[in-house]
Amino acid sequence: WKPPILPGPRGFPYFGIAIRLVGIASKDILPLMIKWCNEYGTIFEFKMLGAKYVFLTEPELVKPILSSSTNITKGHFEYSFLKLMFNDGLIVSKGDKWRTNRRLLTPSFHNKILKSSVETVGRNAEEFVSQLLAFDGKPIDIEDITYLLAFKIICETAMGFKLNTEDKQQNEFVKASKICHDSLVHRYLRFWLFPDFIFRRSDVGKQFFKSADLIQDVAEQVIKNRKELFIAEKNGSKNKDLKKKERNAFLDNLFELVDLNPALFTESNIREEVDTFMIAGHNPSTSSLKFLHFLLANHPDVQEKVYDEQMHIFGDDKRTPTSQDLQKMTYLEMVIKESLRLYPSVPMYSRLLDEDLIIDEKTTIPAGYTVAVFPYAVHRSKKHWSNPEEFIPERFAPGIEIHPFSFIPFSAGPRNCIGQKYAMMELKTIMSIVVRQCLLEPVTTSISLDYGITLNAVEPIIVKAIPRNGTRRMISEMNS
Ligand code: HEM
Repeated sequence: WKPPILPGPRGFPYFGIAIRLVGIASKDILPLMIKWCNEYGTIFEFKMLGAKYVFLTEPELVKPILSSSTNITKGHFEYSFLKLMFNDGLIVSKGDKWRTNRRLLTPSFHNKILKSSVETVGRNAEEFVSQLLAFDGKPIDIEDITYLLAFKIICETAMGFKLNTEDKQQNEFVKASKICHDSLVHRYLRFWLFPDFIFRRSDVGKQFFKSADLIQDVAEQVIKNRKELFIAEKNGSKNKDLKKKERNAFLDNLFELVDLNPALFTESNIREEVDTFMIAGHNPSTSSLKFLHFLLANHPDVQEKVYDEQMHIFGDDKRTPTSQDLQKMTYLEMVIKESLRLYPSVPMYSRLLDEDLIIDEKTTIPAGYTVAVFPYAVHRSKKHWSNPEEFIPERFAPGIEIHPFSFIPFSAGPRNCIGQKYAMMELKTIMSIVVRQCLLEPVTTSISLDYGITLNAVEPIIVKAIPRNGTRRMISEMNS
């Protein structure tokens, strides 16, 4: 009942702005937030269903919260809903549980593991490019095929499970994962679905839980099989089939963690973390892949520069990239970063303050508030980026200094994305293979943005993929 400490949109007692959001479409959320930024400034406040939110939209303002090692509890409703998908895994857990698991899981993302995933990503990307080229230059809606690509990759690298979409149950598994994501976005926009007991009885809720059960069944089966392998290997089995299997999936590391730290990491932690990595590991990557295709198709000059760099590294060699090749892809990395700046896959993340947060000498946000970071606005700050709406990969050229909190697609500080190196490896590997083999041409030339757990385009992103066969486009051709 305390008065607000900052300017911002006001609403009804208790409900706050929730009533104003009734009937709003996900595509209208981003414009509404931008309108609020313009109206109320770079830091503003609102209430929603008894919870108090402060929104931060400039690099200097987000630094105190993202660099805090004490205010690490995730935000209010946003994350309690996510628990239905992630259980109490790394994305949502808090306090000592998060600290312990983050420390234990970090080595799983070290270079050795990343190196062993490059081959898996490359093989799946080759298949993806064959699918693109099979369209024979006709328009391709890339929504489903990019989703399937990212999903297949995470199934294989996280669980050691090669997804076969010809198999009915496995195909249902892919669909179920998409339904879970979409049902949660639906719930965010309808405050009357916030209470669990109502959501469970709603049609969307029923669909969500049916899909979640299916995912559980498949994941449990995979964990069971993989555990048998782990035990057999540990007991020195001489079975040839077992030896053939490579045990380098993320899941195998988890069995080792249980083995080495039984008091700290248990079998139930395995479930939570597998769920977490399966979901966190493909939704943002799909979003980035779609925007990368859109941007490259619409910026032929940039696409040619990426191609030139690839030719410089590979020449006529058709091999999939190795981790040494990836290190040489400086320009492609600049392009990926610029794409994530314009279209941050995770458009908002937040913390529930356990203690007061000092933003600057004038502003302290009291404990109990949820502080939301809005990378979309941070990435388009006029103070930190010139021509922020334009796609200019050169702003990320080596040697150019940027404010460390002006580019935060992977968040920053102690709770940053544990998978960011993996994600970069994945995106570089895929785009290296796409650009070497295909010339991407635009069909969709402008998009509006759909706000969800991950950022998407409202319109389908449609491109054409023409076989490259070593051809280069002339600059004059691009200008015309
Ligand atoms: C382009 C791809 C990706 C983007 C843009 C991205 C972005 C993010 C962001 C913004 C956060 C912080 C969320 C928050 O504070 O609530 C985060 C956390 C996380 N991400 Fe990613 N992510 C990507 C890919 C991945 C991949 C491939 C994995 C796993 C293989 C992954 C696993 C995680 C996990 C487990 C966390 C929670 C970390 C913690 O709280 O300690 N992410 N990611």
